[in-house]
Amino acid sequence: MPDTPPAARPAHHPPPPATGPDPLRLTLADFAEAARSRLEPAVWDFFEGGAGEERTLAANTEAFERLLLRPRVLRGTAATPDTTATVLGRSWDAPVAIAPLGYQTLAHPLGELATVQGTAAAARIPVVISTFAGRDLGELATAGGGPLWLQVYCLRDRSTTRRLIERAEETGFEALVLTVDTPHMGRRLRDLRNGFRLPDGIAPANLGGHDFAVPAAHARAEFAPALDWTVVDWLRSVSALPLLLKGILTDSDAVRAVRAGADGIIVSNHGGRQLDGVPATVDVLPEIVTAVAGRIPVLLDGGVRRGRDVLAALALGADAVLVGRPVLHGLAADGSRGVTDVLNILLAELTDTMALAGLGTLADTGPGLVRPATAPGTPALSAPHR
Ligand SMILES: Cc1cc2nc3c(=O)[nH]c(=O)nc-3n(C[C@H](O)[C@H](O)[C@H](O)COP(=O)(O)O)c2cc1C
Ligand SMILES: O=C(O)C(=O)c1ccccc1
Repeated sequence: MPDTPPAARPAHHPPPPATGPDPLRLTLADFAEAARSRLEPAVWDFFEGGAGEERTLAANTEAFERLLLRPRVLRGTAATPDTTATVLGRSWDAPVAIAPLGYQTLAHPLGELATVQGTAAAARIPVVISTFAGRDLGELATAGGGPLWLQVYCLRDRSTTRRLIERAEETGFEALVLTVDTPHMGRRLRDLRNGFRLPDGIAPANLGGHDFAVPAAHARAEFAPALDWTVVDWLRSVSALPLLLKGILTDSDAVRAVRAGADGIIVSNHGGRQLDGVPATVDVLPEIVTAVAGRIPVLLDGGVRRGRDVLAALALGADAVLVGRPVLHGLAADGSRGVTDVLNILLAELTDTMALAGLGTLADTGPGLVRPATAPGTPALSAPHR
């Protein structure tokens, strides 16, 4: 049959418009694959890798696999569920923010600029810009995106740290995120084996000063190594912006954060890149939520890859989640358009899950939505075949 086109589409599936998302990229995993084929292997390893044996990295996604949903039926749920969330007094289109990811210019020349614009094209949700962003804060602030937050690595040189924060405040950033799990970088064996160095032209755009080709060497040289809780007071003296602490993993530190005056915490193990052997974030979330008892918002990152992961984290008490690597995948695959597509997929999965689980709004989520991971006989869903 030489005249038959090889992959004719059935008539009831019209081809997507040329401007729509790539029909072959239906999941965040599809974007990961696309990114992998485009990136230098050592850059891919830098993005994907974790510390040590990567047990924590694997645990983050595996923990979400174990959380099975308990849908409700006949609840008169609207066809289009409402994903709006309120965090720190602001309304977000969805309970999702973009995690701070250093050196996004490694994934795409436009780096954070494409992330900010690509995010805004999908939803009004915050983008957290890393201390190690590859693009200028002022440029990002005027890029026409949504709310921007600044992630802060407190440096030995407090005046540089202070100037970075002041610049963010002047250009309209809305919150600060102090990363507290990184006195230095974890032992990332992939990077050590690859001898990973930043390519020429990849440098932090907002720090001035020295450039280091090896990120871990930069951290060793310039991160403040012996921070204690008084850093919260110092940040308060520098800026009036709301302050979140990122990298809390225990109930006692969560309570300390509340007492220290943090406006929010992010339950995070840095995507498995810092201390290998700590639990998956979603596994420690319930005890932290109990300890915080609603006094400040509790956000979570690590392993969020599907709409149902967002919902499961909210059911276990998170106010919102952040996504990290999938944003780099979208960026590497297709620049700002790829970021938009990744977020649109995640948000479409979120509304689909809400509708099918009988949730009209996020207020309808609660512990009853998930089977506890510890329930006897709870089977893990096996990893999908790729
Ligand atoms: C390539 C890369 C760079 C990162 N850079 C930073 C950073 O500069 N500051 C920070 O606080 N966290 C950083 N993180 C951690 C993320 O903010 C986040 O905690 C983690 O990636 C979330 O997990 P996920 O990637 O599984 O979604 C980085 C993570 C990756 C993968
Ligand atoms: O924080 C990280 O995990 C990280 O990889 C990073 C990247 C660039 C600068 C600083 C940290």
